[in-house]
This record gives sequence, structure tokens and C-alpha cells, in this order.
Amino acid sequence: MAETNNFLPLMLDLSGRKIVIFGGGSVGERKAKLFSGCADTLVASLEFSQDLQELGASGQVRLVRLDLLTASDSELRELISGAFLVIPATSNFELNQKITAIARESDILINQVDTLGSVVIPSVIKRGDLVIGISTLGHSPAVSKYTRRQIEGLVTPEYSDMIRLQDELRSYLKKHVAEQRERKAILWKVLESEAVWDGFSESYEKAAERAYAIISSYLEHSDR
Ligand SMILES: C[C@@]1(CC(=O)O)C2=NC(=C\c3[nH]c(c(CCC(=O)O)c3CC(=O)O)Cc3[nH]c(c(CC(=O)O)c3CCC(=O)O)/C=C3\N/C(=C\2)[C@@H](CCC(=O)O)[C@]3(C)CC(=O)O)/[C@H]1CCC(=O)O
Ligand SMILES: NC(=O)c1ccc[n+]([C@@H]2O[C@H](COP(=O)([O-])OP(=O)(O)OC[C@H]3O[C@@H](n4cnc5c(N)ncnc54)[C@H](O)[C@@H]3O)[C@@H](O)[C@H]2O)c1
Repeated sequence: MAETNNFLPLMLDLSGRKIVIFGGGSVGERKAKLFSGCADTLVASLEFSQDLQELGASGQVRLVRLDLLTASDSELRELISGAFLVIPATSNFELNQKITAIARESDILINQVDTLGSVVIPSVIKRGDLVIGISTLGHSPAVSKYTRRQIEGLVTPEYSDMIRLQDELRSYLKKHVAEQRERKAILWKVLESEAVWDGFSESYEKAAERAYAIISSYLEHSDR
């Protein structure tokens, strides 16, 4: 088991990156669904789940059907050539280990699914521009999934509205308030305002109106 207190989450721009998944079963399918929306995802397998076949037919993932046990090393190297991440997820542990070894030769990141490797895939919540990754570093994926479900209930649609409003206010304040510490104080006043959060239930514009009222009041009373 890897030393688990050295793992940290990173948010990576995967656009244009190649991700190769070996094994088209329930695990390969779950990983392909996660990555197909943002990376060039290829799945190599003997068989493919129904959902993967549909993802392949719609062009969201590339499917390569082959018996990986009879594939030559050069064929495997060809499949992973240029990959950013390799995910050996067949039901054959030894085969997964062999693919891992070949990927390691090319210093490619590897997400091992049958043991704790150097890359762990978290449970992911994506709500517009809010992205949350949750992991127990291999100790209990079920708790990751459970925690994701708990947090999903907390992250209401207003969170996306507030991100949009904060983004708008940050641009406005950068033009009108020179001091970064003052801009930060104002943004937090808006963030902690129940009136602004309640405003979203009426309309985005109502929440924004209340936010700008907070800014005006702050600027009138600050000793600028
Ligand atoms: C988070 C998530 C991401 C994803 O893969 O998409 C993920 N597994 C998920 C679900 C899940 N996987 C398993 C269960 C059954 C209950 C349980 O075992 O707990 C459940 C829950 C369920 O299905 O209910 C079984 C399991 N998992 C691993 C093994 C191998 C082993 O450890 O032996 C075995 C077979 C164990 C056995 O043989 O008994 C290993 C890994 N699974 C990980 C990630 C990495 C650690 C992440 C972390 O620590 O948080 C790691 C190390 C490698 C990896 O990255 O794949 C995804 C939830 C997505 C979502 O949120 O819905
Ligand atoms: N990381 C996780 O969350 C997690 C969860 C459950 C299981 N696992 C592990 O992941 C592995 C895969 O689990 P699964 O539920 O997806 O299995 P599965 O049986 O549903 O799928 C296995 C896939 O591997 C393919 N395959 C097997 N031998 C092959 C070969 N010689 N050539 C090409 N393709 C081949 C099969 O065609 C199938 O598509 C298991 O070994 C298990 O240890 C990991």
C-alpha cells in the first residue's frame, strides 16, 4: 500500500489528453463515463458493456476490441502511445499488472483499479463550475461514494448562481477597488449574506441587486 498521506487532489485540464482504459466492464465503463466528457478516451477490451457500446456508437469514446492476452507488447505500446493516463481495468489481475509495467516504461500515469497505485480516481461532483473530488485513498471507496451522495444534497443550484455572481463581482471590484484585501472583504460580505442567497430563489437579478447594495454601502462607509 502506497504511503497515503502524500496524496493530494489536483484539478487537471484534460482537454486533448489521451486516456486509455483496458477492460470494458463495470469499472472500465464508470471510468470511461467520467473521462469521456473532457478527454480523448479509448477503451480496449474483449467485450464492452451496453453503455460503453452506446458511448462508442455516439463517438464519445473510441472502442478497440481485442484479446489483450494475445496482444504483443508492441501492440500494447501502440495503444498507450501518447497517453496521459492508462487505466488497466480488466478482470485479469496479472494482465492488469503487465499493462501497468508497460505503461511504467513510458513513465505514463497509471490508475490501478485492483490496488492502490500512484493515481487514485475520486468520487466527483460536478455542478456547473463547482467541482468536488472525494477520496479515502483506497481505504473505503464506498465511503467516498456515500460522502459524494451526502454532499450532493448540500450543493443546491444556488451554489452555481453564487459562483456566477461572485465571478461578476470580482471583475467589477477589480475595476473599482484598488486594495485586494478590501475586494476580498466585500466578496465575503456578499457570500455570507442570507439576503443575497435568498434572492436567488426569486431571480439572479434580485440576488445581484442585493449584492451591489452591499458593495455600495461598504464603499460609502469605508474611510477611502
Ligand atoms: C471513488 C471511485 C471512483 C471511480 O473509480 O470511479 C472508486 N471506486 C468507486 C466505487 C467502488 N469501488 C468498489 C466499491 C465496493 C465497496 C468498497 O470496496 O468500498 C465501490 C463503491 C460502490 O460501488 O458502491 C470496489 C473497489 N474499489 C477498489 C478496489 C480494489 C481494492 O481496493 O481491492 C475494489 C474491489 C474491492 C474488493 O475486491 O472487495 C479500488 C479503488 N476504488 C477507487 C475509486 C480508488 C480508491 C478511491 C477511494 O479510496 O476513495 C481505488 C483505489 C482505485 C481506483 O481509482 O479505481 C468509485 C465511486 C464513484 C462514485 O462516487 O460513484
Ligand atoms: N476500482 C474500483 O472501484 C473497482 C471496483 C470493483 C472491482 N474492481 C477491480 O476492477 C477489475 C475489473 O472489475 P469489473 O467489475 O469491471 O470486471 P468485469 O468483469 O465487469 O469487466 C472486465 C472487463 O475486462 C475485459 N477483459 C478480461 N480479460 C480480457 C482480455 N484478455 N482481453 C481484453 N479484455 C479483457 C472483459 O472483456 C470485461 O470487459 C476487477 O478485477 C476488480 O478487482 C475495482
